[in-house]
Amino acid sequence: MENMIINFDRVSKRYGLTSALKNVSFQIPSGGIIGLVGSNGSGKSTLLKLMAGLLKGSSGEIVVCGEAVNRLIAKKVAFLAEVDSLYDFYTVKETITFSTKVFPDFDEQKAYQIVDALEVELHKKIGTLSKGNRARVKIAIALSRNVPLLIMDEPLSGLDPLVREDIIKMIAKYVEMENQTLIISTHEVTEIEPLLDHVLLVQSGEIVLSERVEDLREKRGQSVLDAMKEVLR
Ligand SMILES: Nc1ncnc2c1ncn2[C@@H]1O[C@H](COP(=O)(O)OP(=O)(O)OP(=O)(O)O)[C@@H](O)[C@H]1O
Repeated sequence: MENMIINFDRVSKRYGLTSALKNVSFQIPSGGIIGLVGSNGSGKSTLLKLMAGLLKGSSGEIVVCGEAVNRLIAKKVAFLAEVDSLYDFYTVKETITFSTKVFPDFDEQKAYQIVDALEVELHKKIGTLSKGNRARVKIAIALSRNVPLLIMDEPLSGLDPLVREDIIKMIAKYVEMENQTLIISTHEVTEIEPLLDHVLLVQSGEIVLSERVEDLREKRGQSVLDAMKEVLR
């Protein structure tokens, strides 16, 4: 169990009659970037919310950062949801100041650096930003949390290629690979692949592939997309 940042042991999640996760067991080692992929409705968001303590499993055990997950895990886990929780009436600068108050682990200097690198103007109100710049602020806030586990639920969804490229660059530059683990769900498999150390593929509520990307390439001669096609065929 040592050095495993995420450990799911026979975890199931039902929503009423819908069985979203079915007796799922897997472990993820600390450090690096993990891609969570799978078709619409396969269970990715459910899996991420369970590891962030935002949902309770119907059965099974989840241990994250060495602790059984409950709502208090939020101290060790930064969760970037598909829908953002930024306040329209704050400027970008006020959003950074606010984040330093909400998150004791927030690295204010890093937030300014990322926002500056992304050329988002500090005095602009969040409500007046384009969708792309709003996504840039959202990623800057998430990457500035000094926590062992970062979770991002579809951060590239619905964004144009330039914004997606910016987000991918910031992830590559600012995730601290030595002491942080990032798990990221996405449908943009080919775009994200160069960043990935490990891939988890979910299908109909089950993990059908959990592999190091290097092993896929070297042992099987496959890209992540090739492996997905083979498994889902
Ligand atoms: N709050 C909810 N109430 C009822 N059913 C839900 C709820 N949330 C998710 N589900 C169902 O659980 C299953 C898994 O959904 P989930 O959102 O985890 O999938 P996903 O892989 O993230 O999908 P997508 O790629 O479309 O975002 C789906 O069948 C979905 O309809």
